[in-house]
Amino acid sequence: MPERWRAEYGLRRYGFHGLSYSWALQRAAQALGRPVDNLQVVLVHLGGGCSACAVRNGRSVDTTMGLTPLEGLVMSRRSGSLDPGALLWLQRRHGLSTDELDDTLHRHSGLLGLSGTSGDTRDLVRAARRVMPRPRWRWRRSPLSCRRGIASMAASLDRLDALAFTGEIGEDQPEVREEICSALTVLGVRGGLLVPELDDLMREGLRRIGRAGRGVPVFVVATGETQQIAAETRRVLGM
Ligand SMILES: Nc1ncnc2c1ncn2[C@@H]1O[C@H](COP(=O)(O)OP(=O)(O)O)[C@@H](O)[C@H]1O
Ligand SMILES: CC(=O)OP(=O)(O)O
Ligand SMILES: [Mg+2]
Repeated sequence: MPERWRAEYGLRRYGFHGLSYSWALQRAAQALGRPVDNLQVVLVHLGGGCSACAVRNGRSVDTTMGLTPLEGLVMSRRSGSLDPGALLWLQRRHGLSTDELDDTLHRHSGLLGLSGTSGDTRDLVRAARRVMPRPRWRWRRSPLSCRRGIASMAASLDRLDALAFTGEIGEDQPEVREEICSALTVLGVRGGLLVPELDDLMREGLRRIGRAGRGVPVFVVATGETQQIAAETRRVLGM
């Protein structure tokens, strides 16, 4: 973008899910037994909104969401990234209004748009199981977009010390985690992940799901946005 857009309109990559990432980073560092200021990790928040974030030495250095939470990974009902030229073409060639684009990209796209039936991974995994013994992903573009996001975040790092999933899908949809990790060997990430009981994860807050000695350590972190707000509030109040 030209400088004028940044200066006059204040356009910037804002990024989202920071509370979730702060929480997940601390938990992953504890699990690895290493200080955050010497860690290079990719964190992935998969919920209704989905994003990935590269953390270098305790600081976020890149993230997939942009000025708005519409950019990046395929989400439940949000499209994620698409060719900006397609939007211009839809407006010019088919006369779509700003409101129509806004509504469609925020509420009728993503997994819902791809599947045509549901934006909820639980429905889609169940439906895929019914069709074939091994889940068939009509909506394969969602884990694919997540792999692309993780790989593009890794490009901002020198090495990948760990990969951590959080958010409701990250926590409780093992089929999605497996689909992502089993095809990320290019980053040294391996599939064959363990599937912890949700009760154990919630009680302990974090579980290592990558098998020992098999590639980059992979974790699941119980989503901690509310705990992070509480921790930061206590810090501000000096409690
Ligand atoms: N046990 C579960 N409970 C709720 N949502 C789940 C569960 N397992 C998977 N999901 C997925 O997580 C999505 C909601 O994620 P969540 O983090 O609650 O949303 P948001 O990011 O909007 O706060 C649902 O759309 C569904 O696809
Ligand atoms: C920013 C964002 O997408 O939030 P949520 O995951 O809660 O939808
Ligand atoms: Mg959320």
